[in-house]
Amino acid sequence: MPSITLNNLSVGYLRGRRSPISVLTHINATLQSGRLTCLVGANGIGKSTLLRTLAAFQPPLAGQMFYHQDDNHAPTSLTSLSQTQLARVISVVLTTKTSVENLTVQQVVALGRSPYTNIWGTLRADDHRKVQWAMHAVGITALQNRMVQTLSDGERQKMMIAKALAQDTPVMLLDEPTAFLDYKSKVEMMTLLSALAHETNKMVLLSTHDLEQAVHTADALWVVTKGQVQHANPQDTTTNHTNLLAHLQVLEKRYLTNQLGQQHMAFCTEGQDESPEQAQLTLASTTDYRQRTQALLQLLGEELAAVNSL
Ligand SMILES: Nc1ncnc2c1ncn2[C@@H]1O[C@H](COP(=O)(O)OP(=O)(O)OP(=O)(O)O)[C@@H](O)[C@H]1O
Repeated sequence: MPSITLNNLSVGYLRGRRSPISVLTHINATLQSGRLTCLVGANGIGKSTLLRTLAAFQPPLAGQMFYHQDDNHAPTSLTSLSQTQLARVISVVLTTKTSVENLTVQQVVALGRSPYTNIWGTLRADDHRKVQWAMHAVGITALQNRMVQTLSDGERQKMMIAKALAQDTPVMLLDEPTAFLDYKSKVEMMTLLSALAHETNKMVLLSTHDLEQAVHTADALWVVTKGQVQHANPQDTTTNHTNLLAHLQVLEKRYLTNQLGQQHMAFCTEGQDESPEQAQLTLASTTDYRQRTQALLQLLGEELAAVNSL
């Protein structure tokens, strides 16, 4: 079963001769194929930094990241792969706006095939099929001849996801892939990514602030809190994780759905980490949506920390 294992991984930013800025430390987790894993946590806590490190856009500060292709291959350190090898293993969708202009949507999506084409980027029949399939899957076939610079933020985001789909890698990393999408498109995108993980046995790891969507759709949750990553594996019946997803859903329904109606469909979190006591107090005393979400995330992190330490 393909997987990526993180061993005591620390991520952050190197600063020349000055000591590095450490963002998350001692991360031990396994990303498994056939699963949609959602990375949740407050603003600025380190989700993008972790994704960027996994994508080899920046080096880890410490620890290892191993890619296990299958039982016939020894685990490979992600940092030892060449750019070309990496492009055949991991596709990435980041939040930064692409600077590409004067290309059509179809041409940008076709760039996803570049790890497999010759130096002139000549597409073969199979490449064309994959590009068309990717555009169809995210619902942008009608936009294929539009110039990139004429797209809305949401359309551009769908195009970048289609490019990653066209790349057809065993691992997909997506930083807030639903950020600019309307509610219907958010649900469709999460459903698509979940189906892709299940049906094509991919490892899909995405960050999101949409906690409700994550809890409903994810097979596994990584909750980032206080410089660490807590992970939940609801499928794992050998541990106390069995009821975790159900538990999170109860928490989430109780604190979000029932009391706040539909407004939580697209929320964001912000602010500092609270203590569990403060978080309980916040939930009990305020109807401010963002404060409540932040408190809920804090409590989820605490719950997971408790379960994972058992
Ligand atoms: N290039 C950089 N150099 C130094 N620190 C950085 C750099 N980029 C980000 N940071 C800091 O690293 C921390 C984690 O940032 P990161 O973008 O990973 O958080 P995030 O969880 O993705 O946040 P958000 O949900 O707001 O996107 C923040 O404190 C941020 O200010």
